[in-house]
Amino acid sequence: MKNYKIPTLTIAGSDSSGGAGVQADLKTFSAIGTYGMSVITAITAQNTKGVFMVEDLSKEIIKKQIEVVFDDIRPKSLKIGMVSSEEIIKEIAKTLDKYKPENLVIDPVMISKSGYSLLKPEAKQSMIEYLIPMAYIITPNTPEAEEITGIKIDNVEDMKLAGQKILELGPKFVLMKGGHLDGDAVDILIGKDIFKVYKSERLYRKNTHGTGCTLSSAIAAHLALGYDICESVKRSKEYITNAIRYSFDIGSGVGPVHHFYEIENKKI
Ligand SMILES: Nc1ncnc2c1ncn2[C@@H]1O[C@H](COP(=O)(O)OP(=O)(O)O)[C@@H](O)[C@H]1O
Ligand SMILES: Cc1ncc(COP(=O)(O)O)c(N)n1
Repeated sequence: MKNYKIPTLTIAGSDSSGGAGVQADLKTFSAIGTYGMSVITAITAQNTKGVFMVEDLSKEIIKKQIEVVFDDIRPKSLKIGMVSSEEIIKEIAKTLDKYKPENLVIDPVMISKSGYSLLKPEAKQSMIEYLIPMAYIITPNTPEAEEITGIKIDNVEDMKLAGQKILELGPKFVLMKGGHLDGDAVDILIGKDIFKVYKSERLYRKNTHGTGCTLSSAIAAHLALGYDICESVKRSKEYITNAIRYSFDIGSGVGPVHHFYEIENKKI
């Protein structure tokens, strides 16, 4: 059930072309029916053809954005996307630690679909040490899970193995995304007492810019609305599958997925 007064927060980078990052997150929050808020970590000059420039914001303004949001409108859930440097990661972890946020979804963004590195290689270790242990759920794709665990992932068995290893780093749940493998799009949810497989047919679409951002925001929105973890992942998987199904050509490169807004016929 939608509730436009339920606050949900994204801490992520801005994508000027609107397909990924903060823009995708806010569209997803609105479409699923929560109140979206944003803490911007970096500005990217990006379009459907690639990422052309990135400027990180200062750790001071990132910290301040988090503080003023939490002090006034405490989010029911939040997601973290692009956080590019060790300095920014540590600042976010330290600031969030004061607020002990519930329902923290971490999308460990590393490399954009267009091949641009959005996480500095030397910052990977601080993401593992400071951020991942705080997560309620983390949603790595297979290249990210390989980077985190050192396990080469070629099939669902490898996904399970790597997922278990990530679980040992401290998050409550791990959603291993299988979009980068061949065949059906299989995601696996792993927790201490949970093992669930979410499968959809593979859709052969060119326009998949922002799929990971959209899925993690959808999970955050559903958690904020009060669904449990399995139901949140199930509904979010349905959301991203439809969003990919109806993704569209805009610009000349890899276009965005489609967000669905219900038109409410309310009297005003
Ligand atoms: N071609 C596809 N058809 C259907 N679902 C897909 C496809 N590609 C990715 N997905 C789904 O989209 C979500 C994002 O997955 P993935 O592409 O693995 O992550 P990322 O966008 O972070 O690289 C997952 O739920 C995955 O199963
Ligand atoms: C600001 C920002 N955050 C995340 C992504 C990853 O999205 P994708 O993997 O679809 O390029 C991106 N391209 N830009």
